[in-house]
Amino acid sequence: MTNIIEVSNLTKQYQGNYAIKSLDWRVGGGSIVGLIGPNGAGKTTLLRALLGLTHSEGTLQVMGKDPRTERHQLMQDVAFIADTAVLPRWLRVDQLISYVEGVQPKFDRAKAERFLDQTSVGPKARIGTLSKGMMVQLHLALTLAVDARLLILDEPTLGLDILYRKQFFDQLLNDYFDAERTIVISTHQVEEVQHILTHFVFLKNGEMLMNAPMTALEDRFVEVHALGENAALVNRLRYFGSRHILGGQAFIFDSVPRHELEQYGACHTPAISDLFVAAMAGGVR
Ligand SMILES: Nc1ncnc2c1ncn2[C@@H]1O[C@H](COP(=O)(O)OP(=O)(O)OP(=O)(O)O)[C@@H](O)[C@H]1O
Repeated sequence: MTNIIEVSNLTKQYQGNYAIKSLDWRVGGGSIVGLIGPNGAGKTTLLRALLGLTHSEGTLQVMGKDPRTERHQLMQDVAFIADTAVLPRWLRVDQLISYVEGVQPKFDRAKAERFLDQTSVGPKARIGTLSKGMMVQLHLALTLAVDARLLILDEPTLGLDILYRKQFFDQLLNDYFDAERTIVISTHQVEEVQHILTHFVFLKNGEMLMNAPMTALEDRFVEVHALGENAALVNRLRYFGSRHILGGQAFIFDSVPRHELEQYGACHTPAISDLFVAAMAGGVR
């Protein structure tokens, strides 16, 4: 599998503070990577660096090109969601579609219209009269209709209701994604996106705490629900994270065989959100 993104020692500072710090990262073609981190973790900065929208230091290759010097060529093969506030409010939806069709050779008008048919955004509506969520729906429909090898989405479903969020992720997986494409998606809504991801990255304070395939959740981590006195016993072991549950504590272990833990309580594969919280709290103790 060829790498679509190759980053090494990538660093970005704002006024002496690190927004991203010495990142090493590879993304193989045909993957859907979730970039997950708390506010201020550096997600947007990293995505902007990949798009050549911000100055950064270190080695950076996106589809074999350096976005800082070859942005124009790179953008032929990349689609991304910028801030929806950039949509021209005075145009009608159909006029905007015609405009995008004129400037973006890889734009498929019929596809955009099909995506929009599933929303309440009408073709004759003036963009300025759309609600915030409808504006995002329009923006997503335009972006998904671009035949790009790399799709970069920064919090794409912010401001959308849960019904549309689910629909969007389904469309992304079923109508957009194929083995020729790669998607990098930053989000806070970990649970909603996890079923479409092939890989996840946890980012905190500009550093990568974890970068793993989704299969690692099942292969590497085990969560044991220790009730009553068992909780005290498990507390003495070397675990990755813990949280209180009714009548006891849930502990997440990294690379400990499940059969060694079953004596303490029921064992499960942890939810990615619980693993994320444990990683943010510092991981192994
Ligand atoms: N233009 C800027 N000038 C100064 N500091 C900035 C600028 N942009 C980002 N930062 C800082 O860089 C760090 C990373 O910000 P970034 O926006 O990349 O985080 P994020 O993970 O996308 O956060 P959020 O989830 O809140 O959008 C933060 O400390 C932020 O204050």
